Amino acid sequence: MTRNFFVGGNWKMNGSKATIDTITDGLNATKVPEGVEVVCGAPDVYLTYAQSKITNASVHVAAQNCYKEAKGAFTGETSADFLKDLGVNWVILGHSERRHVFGESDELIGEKCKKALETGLNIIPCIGEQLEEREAGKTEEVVFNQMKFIKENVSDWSKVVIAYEPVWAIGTGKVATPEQAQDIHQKLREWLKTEVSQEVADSVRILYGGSVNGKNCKELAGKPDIDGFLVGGASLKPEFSDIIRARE
Ligand SMILES: O=C(COP(=O)(O)O)NO
Repeated sequence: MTRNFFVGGNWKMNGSKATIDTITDGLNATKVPEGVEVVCGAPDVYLTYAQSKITNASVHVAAQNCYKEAKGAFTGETSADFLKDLGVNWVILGHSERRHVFGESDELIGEKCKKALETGLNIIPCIGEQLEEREAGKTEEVVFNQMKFIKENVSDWSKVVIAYEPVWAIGTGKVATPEQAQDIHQKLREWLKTEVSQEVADSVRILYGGSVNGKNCKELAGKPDIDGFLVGGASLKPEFSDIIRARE
């Protein structure tokens, strides 16, 4: 089954109005192939600015996180309702930096998924093992456990795009080989078939993230269970346009 190719950018805590001008000029000049979806995860403070600069109808902005409550005494947090109010319809959740830098638990990430979906957002929940977990042969155990907490909180799989991002490949330049990535993507799809349904397994996009760039994207995109990417560093560079066109 072919699924629409999906390319997410994750700008992380990077950017300025000037750099967003440059990035969005490049995105606006990119001919996005028919059916390909593109979202760019901007810092909260720049979401409206980024939105205002994007004129390419195939490109949308995403938030990089949101909280599990709609409103209240949660200083510094961003509500899914705020994002909806701004017309931001995508949010990345459970990124490995939220997990391993800011200590977000599987339970909290599940609750965030639930709240974001209830609010009408589309979500990009992230999973992925750490190097020592892979070296200990625990990759499947780790990612299936992370998926369990996501699955328990998903009310509508049509609004979910999963991102598998091996932590050891994020920001390291050590990209997973296409075979390594395809292996886990295939096992995740099998897991979805068993734990959810054949229909969901067939339709949910599973993105690969971790040192994707303009050079390695085509071979990765050629794998049957890799439906796109969640790109960090390279999403800030002109080569992001090459990644958007990786399936061409
Ligand atoms: O964190 C990542 C990947 O980052 P890099 O592409 O810089 O490895 N995506 O969310």
